[in-house]
Amino acid sequence: MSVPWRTVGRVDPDGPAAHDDVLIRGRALTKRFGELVAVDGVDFDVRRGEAFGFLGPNGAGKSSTMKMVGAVSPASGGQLRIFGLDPATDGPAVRARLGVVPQRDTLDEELTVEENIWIYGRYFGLPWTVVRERTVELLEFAQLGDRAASKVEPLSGGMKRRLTIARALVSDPEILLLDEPTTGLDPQARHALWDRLFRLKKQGVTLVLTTHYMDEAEQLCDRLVVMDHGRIVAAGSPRQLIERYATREVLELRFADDDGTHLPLDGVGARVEVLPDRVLVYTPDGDAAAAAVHARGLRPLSALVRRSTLEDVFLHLTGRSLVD
Ligand SMILES: Nc1ncnc2c1ncn2[C@@H]1O[C@H](COP(=O)(O)OP(=O)(O)OP(=O)(O)O)[C@@H](O)[C@H]1O
Repeated sequence: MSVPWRTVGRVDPDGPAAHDDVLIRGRALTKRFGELVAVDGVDFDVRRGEAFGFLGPNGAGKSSTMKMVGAVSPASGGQLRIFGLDPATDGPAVRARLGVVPQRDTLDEELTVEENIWIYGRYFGLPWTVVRERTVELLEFAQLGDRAASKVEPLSGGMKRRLTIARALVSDPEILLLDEPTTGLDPQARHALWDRLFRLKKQGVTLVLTTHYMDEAEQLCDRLVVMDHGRIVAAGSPRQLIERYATREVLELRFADDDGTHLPLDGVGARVEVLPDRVLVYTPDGDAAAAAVHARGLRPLSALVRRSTLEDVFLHLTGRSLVD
C-alpha cells in the first residue's frame, strides 16, 4: 500500500531519474584557471525536489562548480545543462530561475532588512505590490519579521544568512544554490538555518549546496558527491556512502603513547586507521571490538563507540580529514 504523505516532495535516492526530473546535468565539467585545474571533468545530475550536496575540503573545487551552475562563471570544458539550457548561451534565462546564496554575504549594510529584499525584487522586475507582499512572507519565513525596518549591520551572522536566503527567494526560484551556507555560524544558528532549509525542501524547492561539514551534508542532503582536488571521488546518498565505504560503527581509541602504529590491532575490526591523536577501528560491532582490544591486553586511555559518518567515508577515500 502506498503512503502518499511519505512520498510527496521526496525523491528516491536510489531510483533512476526520469529525464525531465533532472534539472542540472554536468558531464566532464571542467574549470581551469590558467594552469590550475580547479574542476577536473565531473559528472553529476541534480533531480527536481532533492537536496544535492557537494562535500569536500577547502580547495576541492566546490565553489568553482557552483559558480558554473549559477551561470556566472563559464565552464572551460565539458557540458552543463540547467533546465535543459546551456548557461553559456542562455545565461539570463537560467539565472532568472535560480536563487543564489553566495559564500560571503553581499547584503547592503546601509539599507534596512526589508529594503535589501525590495531592491532584489525590483532587480528581477517584479511588480512593487508583489515585492512588498513577498517581503512580508519571506521575513516571516526567515524569522526576521520584527527586524524589517532595522539596519542590516547590527544583525548576527545567522540573521544575515537567513536574510540572504530570504532575498534569494524573492524571485520564487526553482533551484536555490547555497555556497557554504553555515560556515562561521555557531551551532545554534546553524541548526536554525538547517530548519529553514528543511522547510524549503518540503515546499519543493530544489536545493544545491556546498559544504565541508559532514554533519551538514548528512542532515540536509538526499544525495551528494564527495569532491577532492577537483574530482568526484564518491557519489550517493549519505547512507549509501557510509554503507559502501565505512562500517556501521567505529571504535575510537586514545592511548597514552600517541604512536598507535605498533599496537597489535590486526583483525580486531574490518579496518584500522591510525591517526596522529587516535586509532579508529572500523567494525560492525564496536562493543565486540572493544572487548577484543581488552583481550589483547591493551589499555587505552579512552574507548568510544560511535556510528560511522561521512568524515569516515572521506578519510577512507583520501586518507585525510575533511577539516584540516
Ligand atoms: N578566480 C580564481 N582564480 C584562480 N584560482 C582560483 C580561482 N577561484 C578558485 N581558484 C582555485 O581553484 C581551486 C578550487 O577552489 P574552489 O574555491 O572552487 O574550492 P572550494 O572547494 O570551494 O574551497 P573553499 O571552501 O575554500 O571555497 C583552489 O585551488 C583555488 O585556489
